[in-house]
Amino acid sequence: MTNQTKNSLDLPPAYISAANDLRSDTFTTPTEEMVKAALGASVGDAVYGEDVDTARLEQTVAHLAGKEAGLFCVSGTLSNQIALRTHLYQPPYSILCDYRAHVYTHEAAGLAILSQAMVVPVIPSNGDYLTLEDIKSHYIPDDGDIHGAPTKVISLENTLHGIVYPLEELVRIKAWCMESGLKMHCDGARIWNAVAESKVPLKQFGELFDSISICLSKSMGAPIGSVLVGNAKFIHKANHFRKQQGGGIRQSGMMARMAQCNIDGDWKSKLLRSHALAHDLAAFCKEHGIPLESPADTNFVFIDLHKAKMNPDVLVKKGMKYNVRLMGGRVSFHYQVSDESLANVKKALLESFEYAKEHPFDHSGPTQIYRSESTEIDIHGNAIQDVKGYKY
Ligand SMILES: Cc1ncc(COP(=O)(O)O)c(C=O)c1O
Ligand SMILES: C[C@@H](O)[C@H](N)C(=O)O
Repeated sequence: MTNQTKNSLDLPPAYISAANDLRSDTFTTPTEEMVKAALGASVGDAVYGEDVDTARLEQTVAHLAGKEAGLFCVSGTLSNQIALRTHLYQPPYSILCDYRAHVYTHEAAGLAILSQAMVVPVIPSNGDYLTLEDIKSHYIPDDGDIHGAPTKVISLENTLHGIVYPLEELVRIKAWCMESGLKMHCDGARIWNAVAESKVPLKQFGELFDSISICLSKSMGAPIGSVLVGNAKFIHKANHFRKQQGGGIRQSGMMARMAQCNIDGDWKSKLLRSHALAHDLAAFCKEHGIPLESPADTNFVFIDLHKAKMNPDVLVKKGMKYNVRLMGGRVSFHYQVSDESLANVKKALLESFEYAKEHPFDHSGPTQIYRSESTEIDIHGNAIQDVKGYKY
């Protein structure tokens, strides 16, 4: 027996609970109910379409969205990327989206690399969501001009920054896209939140889009995944691209069962509670003059750090002081956040806001949508960057 020394592994600290984690609703953790459900899951190979629970999940979500078929993907990023690739045929072409869209800002240039697509990011004239007028004034017509990359897909997000897309605006955009021969994709990472808050059935949103990426791993609390929905021909081709991009999943029944748990349960109440917490914080901010960047329709409160001249790293550090985890100006609520954490984040916010009055922060650097330097923490949970000279 060789005297093998035990390799010292460099592991992150054990993650115990998301009750005080306001960084994102992606931090929701699997429940005992979900794990028990997984124990009874089917064990077929989903690449061959032989897994019962995966098929059940895909058909359940597709039916809820009023679509012919669904495809279980390991992530929202994958389902967005293969959806947009499937809508595209002969380059040069482009995709138009909001300048804050995840498919543009947080999917590692996937559209440029995997789809060879140009992205046209548009700033909404109303500051909240793209209108038909915003789209019409920025889309690239397929008129034979050899200088352009014609727009083929309008990719919208619902919710985006927690904002529920007004149904009537989507109807206007859909009508114009149909006349203009453009496809519509919805990044529905938080479409469940939009449905719960607006009381618009998922099927009604579904009718307005050719494809929707419906995340299970955000506010719905599943450990991984999304279901891409669309017509059968579209999903068949998307499956081709999913396999190409390494997204073929073998025995995915356990994960599917865990996601199915929440869909079969009272998810609306869970989401509406998280929205109530966000609305409470937004009211608190209004009461104390803390500016918001977007209306807090659902589970996110976006603090306007620029207008408040607040340092995001100070906010993160104040969060640590009051035992809430933050990663910048976005305060994210989900069904596992405790009432105590709402009280604590109010303290962190107010102290950061007061600190900024004496120490205004220059936001001249790159805009980090909702992350700050000090959220780049090492695996031991220590912030790699400390706020210069700031001690609370
Ligand atoms: C709006 C939006 N779309 C897509 C995604 C990608 O989802 P995933 O992290 O599962 O790739 C996210 C991230 O959670 C998101 O916030
Ligand atoms: C960081 C981003 O990719 C993730 N979707 C979130 O909202 O937290």
